[in-house]
Amino acid sequence: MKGAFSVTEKKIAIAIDGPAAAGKSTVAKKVAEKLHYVYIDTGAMYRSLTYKVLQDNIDMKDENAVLNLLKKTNILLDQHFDVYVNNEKITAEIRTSDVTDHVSLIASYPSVREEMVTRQQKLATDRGVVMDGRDIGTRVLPDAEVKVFLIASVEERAKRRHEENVTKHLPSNFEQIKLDIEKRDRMDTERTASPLKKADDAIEIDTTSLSIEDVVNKILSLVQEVE
Ligand SMILES: Nc1ncnc2c1ncn2[C@@H]1O[C@H](COP(=O)(O)OP(=O)(O)OP(=O)(O)O)[C@@H](O)[C@H]1O
Ligand SMILES: Nc1ccn([C@@H]2O[C@H](COP(=O)(O)O)[C@@H](O)[C@H]2O)c(=O)n1
Repeated sequence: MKGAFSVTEKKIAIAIDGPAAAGKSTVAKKVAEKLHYVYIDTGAMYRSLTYKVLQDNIDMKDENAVLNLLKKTNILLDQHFDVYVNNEKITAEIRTSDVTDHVSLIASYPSVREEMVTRQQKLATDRGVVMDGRDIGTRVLPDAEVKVFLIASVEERAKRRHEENVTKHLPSNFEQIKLDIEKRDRMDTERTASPLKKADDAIEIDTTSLSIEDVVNKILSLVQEVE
């Protein structure tokens, strides 16, 4: 039957990493939906902490102050893809340019990453998860049964994000988006603690000329190979 996909008893972990706007969350959500798995957006966790740092006027250059704030901050991702910090719904707030501009600095702190990784690993203990981020295959779930590294040219990624903003009636400038993506990728790749990197055993998928459905189907076929 077209579009059908067998959901077997064996629950696995699927790690999806890659640079900014490569399509990770879009395909991760669809793969999770097809498999009846839980989707965990680890970027939303770093964004939530960044939002709190900005809201509480914490000195973001002070790693200890940021870590202390994280320890007092409960971050919840629900099944509707809503995000809460200490019971405050911040789903939209974590996508603002202010948060996006500062998140890679916050995510560069080794002690912050250690605490986030512990939380993320707890969320994945029952398997049946699709987790996306930058270090899922290399650090958070190194034993994930399926590891994917999504890439696309920076022009294509900026174009997709620009079109998304236009559709949502948000202010948007293609050149600025491209510069922001390049800057974030550089910071995420060059940091010392768990930098953005393809795991040795991850399958790289270049999505530049692929549709969302193509990418989802490629990942589902990798899952079927495990079963
Ligand atoms: N293969 C694809 N073809 C066309 N558009 C795509 C494809 N994959 C994703 N998109 C679109 O590109 C945009 C960025 O995708 P998405 O937000 O999933 O990226 P991301 O990797 O999760 O980004 P970030 O790391 O910044 O959170 C979205 O508008 C999405 O619909
Ligand atoms: N596993 C991860 C996930 C995210 N980050 C940092 O958060 C930023 C925002 O992530 P998005 O996926 O929401 O764009 C990202 O640029 C990284 O700085 C991370 O370090 N590790």
